[in-house]
Amino acid sequence: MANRYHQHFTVSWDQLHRDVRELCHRLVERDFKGIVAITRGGLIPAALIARELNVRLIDTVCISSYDHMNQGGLDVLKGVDHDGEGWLLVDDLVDTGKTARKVREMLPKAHFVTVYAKPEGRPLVDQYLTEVAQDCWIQFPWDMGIAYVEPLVDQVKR
Ligand SMILES: O=P(O)(O)OC[C@H]1O[C@H](OP(=O)(O)OP(=O)(O)O)[C@H](O)[C@@H]1O
Ligand code: HPA
Ligand SMILES: [Mg+2]
Repeated sequence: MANRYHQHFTVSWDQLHRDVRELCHRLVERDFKGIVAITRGGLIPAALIARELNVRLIDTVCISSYDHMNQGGLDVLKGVDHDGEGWLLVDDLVDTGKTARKVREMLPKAHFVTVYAKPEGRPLVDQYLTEVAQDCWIQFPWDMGIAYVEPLVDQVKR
């Protein structure tokens, strides 16, 4: 439900890029056969991680669940034909853990990372960079645009 979110954490492209690079520092010593990105949110971190770790083999698990802030049923549109052994599994965030739980069932041996993690979903991933409160909606740069902002004096005194 949308109303379980009481705060916003806005992530810019720059911030996301810095965060993904920081996560890569913690992954660079490991060797991966390839990356499995969980669509769609995992695609951008996966591309950035692939660049840093020089990984060229990239696959997807395609999931449909949230309609903006409302979580519906979880549909797996595409899976993979292995158990994830030696693969890096990437999503942008874990929230309730519903998506992560489903994908973990499909790829139990993958090394699962997200950039952001909320407390409910955190135990389902092997590594994440930043913890965010459960009632906080993470606003990603691909869901935003640059907009005009009225001068403060006009907002306050009008
Ligand atoms: O832990 P959960 O409560 O399952 O939420 C986390 C999932 O929700 C978001 O995906 P979403 O379903 O919004 O689709 P998208 O990646 O296509 O934007 C996010 O990218 C995670 O995959
Ligand atoms: O906090 C969030 N931000 C963006 N997408 C999401 N999907 C589940 N939780 C979130
Ligand atoms: Mg997603």
